[in-house]
Amino acid sequence: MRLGGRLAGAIEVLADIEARKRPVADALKDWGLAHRFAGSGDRAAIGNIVYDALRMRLSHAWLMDDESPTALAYAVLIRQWGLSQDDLQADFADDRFAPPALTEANLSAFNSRSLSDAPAHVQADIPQWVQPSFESNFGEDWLVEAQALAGRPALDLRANTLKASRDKVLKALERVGAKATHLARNGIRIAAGEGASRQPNVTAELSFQKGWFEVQDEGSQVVADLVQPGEHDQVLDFCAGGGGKTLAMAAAMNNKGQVHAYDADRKRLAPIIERLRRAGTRNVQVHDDPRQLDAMKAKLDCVLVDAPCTGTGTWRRRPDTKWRLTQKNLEERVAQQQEALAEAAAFVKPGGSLIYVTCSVLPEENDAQVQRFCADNPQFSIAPAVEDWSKLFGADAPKPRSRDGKTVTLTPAATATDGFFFCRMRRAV
Ligand SMILES: C[S@@+](CC[C@H](N)C(=O)[O-])C[C@H]1O[C@@H](n2cnc3c(N)ncnc32)[C@H](O)[C@@H]1O
Repeated sequence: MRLGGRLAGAIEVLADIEARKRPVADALKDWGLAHRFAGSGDRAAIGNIVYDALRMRLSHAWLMDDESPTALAYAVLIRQWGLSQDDLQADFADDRFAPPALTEANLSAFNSRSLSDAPAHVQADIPQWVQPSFESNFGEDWLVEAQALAGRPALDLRANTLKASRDKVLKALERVGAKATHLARNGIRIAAGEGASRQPNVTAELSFQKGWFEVQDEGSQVVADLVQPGEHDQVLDFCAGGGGKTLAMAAAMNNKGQVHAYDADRKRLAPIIERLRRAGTRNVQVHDDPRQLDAMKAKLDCVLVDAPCTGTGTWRRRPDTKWRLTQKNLEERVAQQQEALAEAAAFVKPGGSLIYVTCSVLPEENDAQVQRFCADNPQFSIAPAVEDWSKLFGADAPKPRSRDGKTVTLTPAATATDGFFFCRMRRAV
């Protein structure tokens, strides 16, 4: 397919997402099934246009004075991919599959407007109601932080040291441009790429089937590193989900000690079994019934609450969720977080750690939660996780953000990772 056909395909997918309020991945898959002539390069290019359009939906629409899928998709090619309006016009002139040209009104708005005149949340590409939370969390840097969440993310992997060293995985993935990450000790990064470029399907690699690595954002690896479980610790991953952090901690513990993986939702927990098998993990027990945890009350060295959250830190990967998020969703998540923290705290032994993590950058879900929890439960106090940073990642490593000098916030702008919050609370002896 030529660029015109790909652009037309992306416009169809964007229209489908808007009309049926459906996840991007589902809409892209359906488009691929209905257009079997499209090759993998075409589907990747269409996916890139769709994701890029959603990442910068507000600013594209403001500059074009039009929020239609056509205006958004053209804006991607011109603003994000750096193609000139003249080149596009010339290329599409003899391409019968190309979409209709931009209207005169679109062109006149685009060529006369400057984004610096737009409302701040439009420049930031975030919903307006979220702006005060960004301002409160990041102060004068809030705009830069929000804009970085509209960029394209890299593909990050974690070498599974139970089966292969990072160097061994790097060698196996050399031909797809894999490089060591700056922070996470076993992290590997494949750069995001530009324009229509496609990322490799690493899960089809033999080295993946053999369990040498997992797909995991560097931020998620970094928070698992910050947990620093001891080799003989008894750890509970209370919100284990599909097991991303469980697997990372189990490998860091060198298959020793014990990680108990629990999740209130059996369906979310189910994939962990196959992942543990592939990774060669022998120090994990999976629990799908809370009664199985009863005997562990006040006995564990470390309890991790990787809490359900709004996922604002992952907006680069799931930009459609940015526009679906509501105040009510945020309130629901805050209530679920309080519930999970209260339940999980019961398992921490005196002197042990309760660790709270989210993949959100909203202060309501982060600092406010742990402060409220410690105020209500004075046997717990916030320990300075920031002090561990240089020790773990080196003095030259990019620094995280921290509101109080104790908790840690990762962001695309500060640490070139997804957004994550990490707090260690120590239970008094
Ligand atoms: C952010 S996800 C976990 C991701 C996972 N730790 C990983 O690294 O792949 C949050 C999980 O918390 C679970 N959850 C929510 N409330 C819970 C509760 N009260 N008790 C236990 N799990 C809960 C959800 O089912 C969801 O799977």
